[in-house]
Amino acid sequence: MPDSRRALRQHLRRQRRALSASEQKRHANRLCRNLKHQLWFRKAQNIALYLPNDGEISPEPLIHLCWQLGKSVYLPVLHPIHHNRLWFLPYRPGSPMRLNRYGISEPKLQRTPRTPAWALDLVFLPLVAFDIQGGRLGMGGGYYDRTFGFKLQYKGIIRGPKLIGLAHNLQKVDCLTTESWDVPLTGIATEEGVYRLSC
Ligand SMILES: Nc1nc2c(c(=O)[nH]1)N(C=O)[C@@H](CNc1ccc(C(=O)N[C@@H](CCC(=O)O)C(=O)O)cc1)CN2
Ligand SMILES: Nc1ncnc2c1ncn2[C@@H]1O[C@H](COP(=O)(O)OP(=O)(O)OP(=O)(O)O)[C@@H](O)[C@H]1O
Repeated sequence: MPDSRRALRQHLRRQRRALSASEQKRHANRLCRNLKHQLWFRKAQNIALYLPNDGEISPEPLIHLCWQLGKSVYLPVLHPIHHNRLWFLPYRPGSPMRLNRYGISEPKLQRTPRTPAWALDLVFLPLVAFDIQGGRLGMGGGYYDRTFGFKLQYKGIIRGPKLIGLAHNLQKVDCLTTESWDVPLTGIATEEGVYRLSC
């Protein structure tokens, strides 16, 4: 990994962690307000989100809105066998949870049926940096790129879910270098607004 990618990651992770609790709350509420009237959000039924970690913008108000609207909410779970891939498990009020190896809360693997990644309608992804061409820099595990790599591999055959990155506006950069495995985002939403790419 080039030093510039590592330095950018460190810098923006520090910046987002430095936001106060009240700024975090304001951003989370504004994010929800910016998304709730989007047609593609209203139409989606099976929606994956995440629980915030390391200063990430919180999708929690959005999760509550999804529950209120009767949508099915899913969270990423580290795949127990396949290297650096994600599973998506249903998340409801009171779902039994455990901490994964990064200390992030995830639904406990039980006999609940898993929803394959291609069957989700909409996935909200965490990220460290984004550009408005659809580039995303994540935490560096390649989890989301591996899990949604089928969108690149079967382009034109399987459309798969819309991938919308969620971030604080301070995570916007001019242009990220892209790698062959990077799955482009369909859109990005921040507390400032929605950057629509190719929805
Ligand atoms: N909220 C949230 N959930 C998520 C992700 C995410 O980015 N955010 N992921 C997105 O892929 C997956 C988890 N990926 C992660 C990868 C690295 C670290 C992390 O903190 N790495 C430490 C080093 C930890 C170690 O190796 O012991 C670090 O970089 O400081 C966290 C999550 C699935 N769930
Ligand atoms: N589809 C893929 N197949 C195989 N290896 C992959 C794939 N996608 C990513 N990788 C590997 O994963 C590593 C991390 O990728 P990258 O830095 O793009 O992760 P990231 O998008 O920042 O992380 P995350 O999605 O977990 O937040 C890279 O070194 C790359 O080799």
